[in-house]
Amino acid sequence: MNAVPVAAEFDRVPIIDVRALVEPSASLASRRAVAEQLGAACRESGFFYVVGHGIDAGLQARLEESSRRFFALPLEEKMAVRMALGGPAWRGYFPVGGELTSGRPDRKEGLYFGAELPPTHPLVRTGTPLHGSNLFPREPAGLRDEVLAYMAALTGLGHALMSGIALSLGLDADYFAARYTADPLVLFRIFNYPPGPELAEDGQPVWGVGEHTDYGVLTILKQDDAGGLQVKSRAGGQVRWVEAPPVPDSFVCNIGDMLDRMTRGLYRSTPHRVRNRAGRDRLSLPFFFDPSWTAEVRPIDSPALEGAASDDRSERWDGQSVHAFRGTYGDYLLGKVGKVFPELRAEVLSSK
Ligand SMILES: O=C(O)CCC(=O)C(=O)O
Ligand SMILES: [Fe+2]
Repeated sequence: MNAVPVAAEFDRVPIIDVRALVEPSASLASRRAVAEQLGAACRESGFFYVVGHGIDAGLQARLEESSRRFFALPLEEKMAVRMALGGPAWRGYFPVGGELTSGRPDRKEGLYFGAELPPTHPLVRTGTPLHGSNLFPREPAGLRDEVLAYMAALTGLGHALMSGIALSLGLDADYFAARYTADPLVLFRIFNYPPGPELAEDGQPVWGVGEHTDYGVLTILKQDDAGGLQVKSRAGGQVRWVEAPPVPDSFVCNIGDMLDRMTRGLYRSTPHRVRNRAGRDRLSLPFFFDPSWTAEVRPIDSPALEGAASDDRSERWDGQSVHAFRGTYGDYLLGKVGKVFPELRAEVLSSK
């Protein structure tokens, strides 16, 4: 029987300076040094902060300001770009309670974006879910360009971090780009978590986002200073929730199910959840850097990973094993997103 790798103990999410991965002039030795830290973080917690990432602070500030202005608009103005108008591309606005985790509504509202693709793009022409053009709100006027610039910048950071993760596994720096992410599936969300009661009417806790793992390879999250993100630790077989508090000028990164599958569970996609206890709105901007839609995600063939993995089903939040999954990333994602937005799933399937 294969040994199931047990996530090492962790009580805090490490902070890693990734300058050497984003600066073209950095030496291979300095890249490898960063890669080593990334590898340790991926094995221990699956979560890490990055600093020295080179993403323009002015762009981030403008995007944050525009996002706050959008969420402050009256509901009917926000509903002018509701997701139902985005069709299979799954873009636009959803109101508080409009998204479910494990069947319960999350206490958050949000805007969904993705790569801006023209109607002539082959995947758009065939009505492929999650591909198409964005539904940009008319107000604030700057949001469109800020979102597009931010997605381009974060795509670059995603490539840089994945090169470090490849090095950390003893692979060529372009391992993931060559197989999965040359044309990544990019999903970008802007969430607002309003303050609210801790318990629902049925006495159950209210989560901004309930416990879940992310689906793809890498999530790069910008959070404001409200806090509330928690990461599941299994130190000594005991479940503990470790805070990932705001750290200035950082992004919180975590690995998703597809990297868990590729590494046979050595790099775990760690469950996390959010509860806003700040007494004011919390803004967060997760950017998902994922394999392309048609990629079949397979375990990495490397001696370093022999003997890893694992039936992780009993431990996972959704009771499913990422290692048993067969198919394309698109199949995997569609199955997940359909649970999160049941109405849209019905709509997409009926339009196929
Ligand atoms: O808002 C956050 O801090 C986390 C959001 C998240 O986990 C997700 O969108 O997958
Ligand atoms: Fe997440």
